[in-house]
Amino acid sequence: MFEVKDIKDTHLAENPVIAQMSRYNHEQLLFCNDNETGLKAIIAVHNTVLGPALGGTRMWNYTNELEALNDVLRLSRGMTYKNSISGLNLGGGKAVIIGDSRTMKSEALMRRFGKFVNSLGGKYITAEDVGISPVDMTWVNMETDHVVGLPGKSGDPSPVTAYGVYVGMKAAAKAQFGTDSLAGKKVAVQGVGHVGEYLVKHLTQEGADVFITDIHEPTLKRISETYNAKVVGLDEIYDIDMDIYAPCALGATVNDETLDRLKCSVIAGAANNQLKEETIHGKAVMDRGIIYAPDFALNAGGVINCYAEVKNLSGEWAMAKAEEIYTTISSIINRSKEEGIPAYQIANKMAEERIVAIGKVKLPL
Ligand SMILES: NC(=O)c1ccc[n+]([C@@H]2O[C@H](COP(=O)([O-])OP(=O)(O)OC[C@H]3O[C@@H](n4cnc5c(N)ncnc54)[C@H](O)[C@@H]3O)[C@@H](O)[C@H]2O)c1
Repeated sequence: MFEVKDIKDTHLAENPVIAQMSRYNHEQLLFCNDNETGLKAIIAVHNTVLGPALGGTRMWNYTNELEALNDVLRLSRGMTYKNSISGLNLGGGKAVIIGDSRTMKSEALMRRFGKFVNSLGGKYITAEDVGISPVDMTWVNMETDHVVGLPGKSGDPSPVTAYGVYVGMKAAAKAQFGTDSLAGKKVAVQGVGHVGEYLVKHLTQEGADVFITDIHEPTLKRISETYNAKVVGLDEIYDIDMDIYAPCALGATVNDETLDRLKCSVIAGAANNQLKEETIHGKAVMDRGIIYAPDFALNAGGVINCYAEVKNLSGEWAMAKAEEIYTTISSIINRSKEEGIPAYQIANKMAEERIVAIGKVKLPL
């Protein structure tokens, strides 16, 4: 049994929690437990320099607590970067609930979680993520106002996300082909779910030659028929003749194996964490002359939609803000070329620079 006196015997660097927090400068962690409801959760506030930390709640059957801790630390930091590069007055945070979302959720558990969110007094604003539904969020909302993405509010973020991906893809095309017109460009969309379908709509409206794949056959058939997009196999997508690869399903699809096959000269899609290993594959992509639009900057439409809800702004505002993703992606690509540094690294730098600059503005009260 761990006792307080044991702390003096433990060097700070060996402390698995605080040492991990200090690695990327996380501000605060809240460990939540409730035996009655079975709730076990961690809320991570990474950085609140720009504003309250916004990020979704994920429910996942983690094999152990360390896995949950690593995930919440990584995801909350990612939200800081996404919110910063998108020019939002939001910090980064995330929450994870440990458990099986199909069997362990209940009104009581979600409300107990809502109470923990509320205890942070607005420093953390939550939203839906993997394993959490709009109904769950209405339960959370019974205990706290610090929640967005509620039914009847800003609604499905996918159209805003898809629009941001589309305009950002155009910016990447401009840098690679000298024109941002996608007419006649061969675009391979991997995953035609919520975001993928809206993206296919924009692309076909502009006259792009669109190829699609998905594990869900009925969706694939419907989208192929509706938008006249060509269906390709799940694995075949990596080998086809294409100008632009748009991953809109899974992460880590840009890796050693696929990079030897991909014939595209632009990678721009909605999926999170597209580069399997940022440091290795971010550079490999640049070395091959492929322009990569960093995922967290490109797919920020979803969080822009949440921000509109936090600030009571309209859907039109969200779409106009998502349009700025064109300029953001152009700036990242230009700097990447000028400095000879991979685009993902430039995007990280730009996000950090904004936090430092705004942090200085905020100091004198
Ligand atoms: N929805 C948003 O606003 C939003 C915002 C930011 C990032 N994202 C990211 O964008 C991606 C797509 O989000 P979404 O909301 O459209 O999800 P979704 O679940 O609606 O769609 C994903 C689609 O990918 C398909 N798919 C799954 N595995 C596949 C595989 N191996 N090959 C091909 N297709 C496969 C699924 O059948 C589904 O149709 C996700 O990675 C998500 O994290 C979404």
